[in-house]
Amino acid sequence: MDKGVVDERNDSIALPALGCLELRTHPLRGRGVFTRSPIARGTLVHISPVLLFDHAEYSEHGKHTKLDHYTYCWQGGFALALGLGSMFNHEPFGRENIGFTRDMGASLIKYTALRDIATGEELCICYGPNVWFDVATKASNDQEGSNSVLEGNALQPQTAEDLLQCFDII
Ligand SMILES: C[S@@+](CC[C@H](N)C(=O)[O-])C[C@H]1O[C@@H](n2cnc3c(N)ncnc32)[C@H](O)[C@@H]1O
Repeated sequence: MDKGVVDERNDSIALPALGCLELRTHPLRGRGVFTRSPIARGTLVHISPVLLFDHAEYSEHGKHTKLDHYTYCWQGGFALALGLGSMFNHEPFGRENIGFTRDMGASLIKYTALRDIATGEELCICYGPNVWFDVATKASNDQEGSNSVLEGNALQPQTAEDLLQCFDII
């Protein structure tokens, strides 16, 4: 599979797309990304171009809207991941099956399988330690995304700075 790197000769960026991904809706977690085929560890599963907001624009506008539940910390402000990047739900650290890296130069986020992922599994990233919602975790090997359980979570709603904490996992 193409690595999704910037081709410096013509400034184009290859955007490999896995045809096996689909969106499903869960009553507790909302929409999420699932796979219809097995995915091998290390596979580049998605690349999201991002829409950047500088700190001033974000604090004046973005953080007062639903955007605040979707944006990633970014150099100089915040970024909305386009494509499927905003659809990955959260699993607590160590339970996520997708890692991501921010390519600040190319304004992209790359999502990679951290382990082998089975048909029917939900693809989840870890947003970091401080989340703003009650976490419904996946039951192990949840095939339909229907076995989620609500974890007791006393976390208060957090500021945008806490959203999708700034550590890259892979
Ligand atoms: C980046 S969006 C992910 C897509 C979202 N599920 C949707 O339908 O638009 C983040 C939001 O998804 C929900 N979410 C993500 N992971 C969750 C989880 N483990 N448990 C409960 N809600 C979750 C929360 O409402 C959170 O604000």
